[in-house]
Amino acid sequence: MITTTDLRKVYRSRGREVSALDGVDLTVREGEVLGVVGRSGAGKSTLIRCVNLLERPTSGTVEVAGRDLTALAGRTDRAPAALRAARAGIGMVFQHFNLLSTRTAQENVELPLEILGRAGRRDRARRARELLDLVGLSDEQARAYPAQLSGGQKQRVGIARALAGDPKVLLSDEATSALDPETTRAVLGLLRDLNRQLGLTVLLITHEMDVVKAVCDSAALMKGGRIVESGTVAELLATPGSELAGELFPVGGVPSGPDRTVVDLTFHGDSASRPVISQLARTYNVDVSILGAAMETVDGRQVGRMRIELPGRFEDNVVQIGYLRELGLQVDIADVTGEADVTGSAAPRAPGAAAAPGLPGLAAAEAAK
Ligand SMILES: Nc1ncnc2c1ncn2[C@@H]1O[C@H](COP(=O)(O)OP(=O)(O)OP(=O)(O)O)[C@@H](O)[C@H]1O
Repeated sequence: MITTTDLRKVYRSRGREVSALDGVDLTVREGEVLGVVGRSGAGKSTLIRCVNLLERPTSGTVEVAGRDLTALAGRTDRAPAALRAARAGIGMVFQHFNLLSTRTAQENVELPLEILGRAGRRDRARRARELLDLVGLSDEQARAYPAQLSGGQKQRVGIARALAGDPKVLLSDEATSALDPETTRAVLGLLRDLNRQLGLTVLLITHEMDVVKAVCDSAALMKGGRIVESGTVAELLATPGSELAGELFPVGGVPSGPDRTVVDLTFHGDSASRPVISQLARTYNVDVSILGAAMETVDGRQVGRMRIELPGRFEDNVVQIGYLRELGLQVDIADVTGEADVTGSAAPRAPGAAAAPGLPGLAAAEAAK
């Protein structure tokens, strides 16, 4: 539904060049919600603005619903009529709502219909009220001005306005990052419902992993203007060393003492529904301790990661680890070196231990902005 091919954007300011997009190849399939995450400055906003040609890419192509928008862009600053018409099929939701303060909620939703020259006044008013109803706002709230509405209500107006042109695609630029956690959940629930009810394809950018977990079918990680990882949540979990999977399902936990083997298990696919821990404990008569877990139910299946501890050194657990792999689990020997427990005893490093993946400071970097 959305495909970008080798998309590049170079900004030139004061004699300097900044490569904000450095060859982005991204596909958002019809009907899916894809979340792009990345640190501040990674190029997320530039990407979303290039997808609807609010920003003109330096090179590369953007296809939305089979139309090459870059070919419609023309050479002047003013968008040609064909591009404006194509943009009507792409709704955009903004972090700071971008509502006109002198218009009521309903009039804000009517605005794109006016600009598009759609329908008469009464029909526009009727359509705006239908859309406001769809996003859960009452007639009284429809008559209110933005200043009289809460942040969540304002974002609902923003979403209703984005739906005015009956788009097939919704782009969301940090739509919930100005909202409190409870309102965030409600607005994300609304986006998910709209995606399902209307079959909308949604591309959203966020710096919050919780947003990805709550609504996204797929996720992509941006770094330095490039997509460095992407896939469905299950695909990411199935990718050894995936930074995104590690961020989505972070597991911690330190061994309870010396001579323990700490193992990170990834549950996805068929293995997710089997009682693997009790099977392991029964088969080998071992005490298995769960040190940490980050599990979610996706499509009725448990997916996620779990850190367990087995008594004995790695050499004593080779067979048990092989058994877990045979059960279809992804098994990584956790590198817990330096993750000392409260008693200060550092854990032994197991042979073959991989460095723990991570995207340290993603949230911290945002908070420091
Ligand atoms: N209009 C502009 N002129 C010059 N440089 C720009 C412009 N817009 C963005 N940049 C630069 O492009 C890079 C990517 O910026 P962008 O805003 O897309 O990142 P982002 O991942 O959305 O960050 P944030 O999460 O902070 O919004 C940054 O280095 C930024 O400074």
